Amino acid sequence: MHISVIGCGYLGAVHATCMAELGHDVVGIDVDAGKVDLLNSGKAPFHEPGFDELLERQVNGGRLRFSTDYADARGAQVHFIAVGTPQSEEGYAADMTYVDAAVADLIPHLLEHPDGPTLVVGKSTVPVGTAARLAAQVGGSPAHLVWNPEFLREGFAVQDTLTPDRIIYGLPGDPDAAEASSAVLDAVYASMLAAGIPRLTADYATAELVKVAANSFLATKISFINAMAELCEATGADVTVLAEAIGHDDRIGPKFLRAGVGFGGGCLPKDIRAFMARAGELGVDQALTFLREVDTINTRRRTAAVELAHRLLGGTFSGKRVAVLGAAFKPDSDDMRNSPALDIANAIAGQGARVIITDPAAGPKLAKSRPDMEVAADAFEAARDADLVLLLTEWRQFRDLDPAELREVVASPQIIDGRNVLDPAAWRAAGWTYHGVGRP
Ligand SMILES: NC(=O)c1ccc[n+]([C@@H]2O[C@H](COP(=O)([O-])OP(=O)(O)OC[C@H]3O[C@@H](n4cnc5c(N)ncnc54)[C@H](O)[C@@H]3O)[C@@H](O)[C@H]2O)c1
Ligand SMILES: O=c1ccn([C@@H]2O[C@H](COP(=O)(O)OP(=O)(O)O[C@H]3O[C@H](CO)[C@@H](O)[C@H](O)[C@H]3O)[C@@H](O)[C@H]2O)c(=O)[nH]1
Repeated sequence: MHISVIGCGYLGAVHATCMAELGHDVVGIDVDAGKVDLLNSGKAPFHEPGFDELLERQVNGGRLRFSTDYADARGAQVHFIAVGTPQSEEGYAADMTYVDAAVADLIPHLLEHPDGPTLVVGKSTVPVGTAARLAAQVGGSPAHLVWNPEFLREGFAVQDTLTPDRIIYGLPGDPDAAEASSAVLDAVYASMLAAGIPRLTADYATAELVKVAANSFLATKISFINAMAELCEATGADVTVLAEAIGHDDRIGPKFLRAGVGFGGGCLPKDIRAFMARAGELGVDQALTFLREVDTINTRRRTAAVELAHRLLGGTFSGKRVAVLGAAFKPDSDDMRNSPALDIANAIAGQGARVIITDPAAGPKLAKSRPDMEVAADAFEAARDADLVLLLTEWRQFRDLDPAELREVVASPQIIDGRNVLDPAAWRAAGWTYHGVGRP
């Protein structure tokens, strides 16, 4: 099948490449000419495990190409919308200008297709009600609109795209249009469906809500365990044991209960905020006031880390050298959007410390985008003569650090383990003052 993917960022580039992997003929459209050139040369514009090989193979194999020209999407039967929906400058609501521009620019290129209806398929995360609004806009063209939200995690993007936990279609209200649209998407995902991936159908609003509900639940789980970490800190209890113990209950489950400096990235923080903003517009803001608390607990983990660092440095940052291990919002990604690590590093530097930061994947990007920051090649270079080390993104390179070796290079052996990934006993035995999150 001939497919277009509009917007080739973390989501769109991986989706386009995986669609080619499924055997489709794919064109990716993006307004960023530099990104398009890179992708056309088979090079990933971001760090994502397993993506480079797939991209190179599909571009060289001729089933995948990228363009800045919407006219190249003409003739495709399915057009996926994967442009960004960041938090708006003014408040919590999602900035819909990219989605609106993409749909408006795509409409003139939507053509009748001999094999069934042409589809515009939304994958971006949007405020509930967007699909109905866009369907009215697309209505004058030969295409139907479907909402098919994406649940991939960065760091596992390829695997999550090809073997998702579920697929959901938000379908048009007209039964004939719904049935025909559903059949076309089934053909797109045929091999995945044949492998038994659950596929649900719903109306537009439900499909849109499934996405933000899932992210809200995940964010709530993280803030819940971080709230428990605060209780553990006040009582001398250990949140890692608490999480393991409650996680044995099937109804709770062990995942997403890692206490630390909290959630960041281009999704959870802005999605819960956009959800609250949308609930306000719908007159049901009270339903989501708990998300405000989820957000507050999350932000508090960042300020708590800065305050702890301040205390450990004797109440002043000035003249101190601080090593920060991690800049990306999570390991196996170079994404620094709303990164707790970067946020904490900025706050400490802003209060007068000399901060040296390192990140295996985000480091080079950071050095380019933030010439004001000192970026080191690795943990040892960052930690040289440091008065304090903070581990804020749990890369394997940092988890595997030898405490005795690292101790050799620092000025003062004290570490904040903002992700609870180090063995406190081993670090203490090597002479370090160790501080985790919610651990005695
Ligand atoms: N990153 C993820 O893990 C992930 C997972 C699921 C859902 N999402 C959602 O997917 C959407 C995209 O997220 P992302 O992380 O890929 O963002 P991103 O910023 O990495 O990518 C967006 C891309 O869209 C391009 N773009 C902007 N306007 C355009 C236009 N008018 N026409 C064509 N291209 C345009 C940008 O140049 C950019 O390359 C968001 O709604 C996000 O919430 C992201
Ligand atoms: O127990 C945990 C788990 C995660 N995190 C943090 O939470 C953030 C988000 O992690 P994760 O959800 O793994 O990363 P994303 O790639 O942002 O993926 C989320 O956001 C995507 C975009 O909407 C969705 O598609 C995914 O399903 C959803 O997991 C990161 O900062 C993690 O460090 C914790 O602090 N504790």
